[in-house]
Amino acid sequence: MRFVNKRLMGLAILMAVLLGLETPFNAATYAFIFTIIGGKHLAWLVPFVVIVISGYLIFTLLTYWNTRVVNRNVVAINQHLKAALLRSLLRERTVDTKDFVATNLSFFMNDLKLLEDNYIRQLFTLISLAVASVVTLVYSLKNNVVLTLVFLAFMVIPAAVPGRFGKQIGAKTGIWSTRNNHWSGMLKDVLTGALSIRQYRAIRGVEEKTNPAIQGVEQANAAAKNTIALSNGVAEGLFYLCTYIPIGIGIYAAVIGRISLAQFVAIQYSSNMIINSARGVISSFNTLNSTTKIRDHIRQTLQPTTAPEATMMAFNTLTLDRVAFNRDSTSILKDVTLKVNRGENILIQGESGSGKTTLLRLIDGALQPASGQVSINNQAVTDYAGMSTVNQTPIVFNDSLRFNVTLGMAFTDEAVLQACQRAGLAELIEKDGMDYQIGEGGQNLSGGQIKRLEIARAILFDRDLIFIDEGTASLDEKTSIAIHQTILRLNKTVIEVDHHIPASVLPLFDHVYTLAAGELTAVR
Ligand SMILES: Nc1ncnc2c1ncn2[C@@H]1O[C@H](COP(=O)(O)OP(=O)(O)OP(=O)(O)O)[C@@H](O)[C@H]1O
Repeated sequence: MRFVNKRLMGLAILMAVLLGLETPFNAATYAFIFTIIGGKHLAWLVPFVVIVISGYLIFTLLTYWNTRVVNRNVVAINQHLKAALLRSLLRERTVDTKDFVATNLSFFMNDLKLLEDNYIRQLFTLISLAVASVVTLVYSLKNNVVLTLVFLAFMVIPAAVPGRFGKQIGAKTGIWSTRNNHWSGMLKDVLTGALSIRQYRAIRGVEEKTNPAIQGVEQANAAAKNTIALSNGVAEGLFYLCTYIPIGIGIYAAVIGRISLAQFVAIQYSSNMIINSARGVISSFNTLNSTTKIRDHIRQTLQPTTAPEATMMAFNTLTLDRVAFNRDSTSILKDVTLKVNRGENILIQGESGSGKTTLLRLIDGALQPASGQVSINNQAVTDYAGMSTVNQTPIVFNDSLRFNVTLGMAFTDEAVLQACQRAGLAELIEKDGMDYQIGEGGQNLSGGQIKRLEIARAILFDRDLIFIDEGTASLDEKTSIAIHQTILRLNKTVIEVDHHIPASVLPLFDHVYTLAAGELTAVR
């Protein structure tokens, strides 16, 4: 509800009230036909036809405007909802968030579309139906209270149907959503690896994986729709059953002269419309139920974080005091103790899988130690915002050089230029400018330039503590040396983890450690 624009919602309700007049107008039209024929009032015929045609033209126009108003509401709700969800996801992201990209991509592309169709738009349908029912009810009660109540009493039975099927529909849609997430992740992997699949002529092999996933999604989708259809079918059957009993009572009342024929037609028509509206309401509830899991997920995602915002402060010391970390029952780090002072360049070497990245994640607060303590300036690491990482896999965006350095934040051109120059990108900027598009995954840049771009980002954001996680492993030795010379001479505090560093770079580090069997040993 917090994403609803009150003014637009008010407009939608007003449209619903105006459109709600259509049913009484229909009923009055039919009742009047019987009055004209019964009383042979030929003189009324032409004005009657003109009024009816004009009335229907107005309602057609109103229907069109109503759709436009609903669409404007949907735009406003979607816009705010998606922005808030993305904001929460970006805030809550940690290295250990499971299947972060695939799950959320699928949620945004599939689940939120389902939410729009089956919840947001349905809510407007519900409003229209409810308002139309009330307006029609008032009109019908005006004609005859008792008979109207008889008609309505028979609506109660089918109205119980959606509650009966609600859970089942929610569960089936939940299965669809889970399978869709799984399929989205798989599709992303397969498309990323398309070149290798083609080179190895392995399309058939991959299809053995993808076909069951596609089938699973489609079957789950059909199963959810089947359950909705069953619920709607049961409700519809009951409605027919319950409609003709009051009609019989109405016919009896007209025959014995308790009501006129025109009154009977008006009540029967109005009640029919109310019943139809109620059927629509039940069908809408069934559709709404199919989004229960999605709405729960949104509520969870939007829950405000209790963690205090980290603050920028000058870095002085990093201390790891007897830090241990396990993954499941396997010990990755045991009793690691380390002290890093401002301005020091630290290298931690170790074989693949020895726990180097894990150690960095403990330092940046993304992982929590099983025992021991990690602190920066004698405070919890999560309170400190001055860290950045040069990654093995570059974190770059398919956008301009400027955006990749500033991440969209407000910096002067001069500051961006200076950061790029210090990071060794002066030549690139001179040649291509700051609006140069770097392409998907930075494909329009060399590997070395991508690293420099990450370094420029750290300089521009004034990060004191820089981590390099195998940041130069994919580069040739000459480029690796050049990058190291740039970063290690920035006068920042640098902690690099790598299993192979060019020998000529080693003297640039103040301290070198090795990590093996979960233990950190000082080499120099
Ligand atoms: N998310 C995870 N879930 C389970 N195990 C993990 C996870 N991440 C890492 N590991 C395991 O923890 C151990 C340490 O991994 P880590 O990535 O820290 O090593 P590393 O020294 O950085 O390796 P590399 O040099 O190959 O990057 C490895 O055995 C790895 O398989």
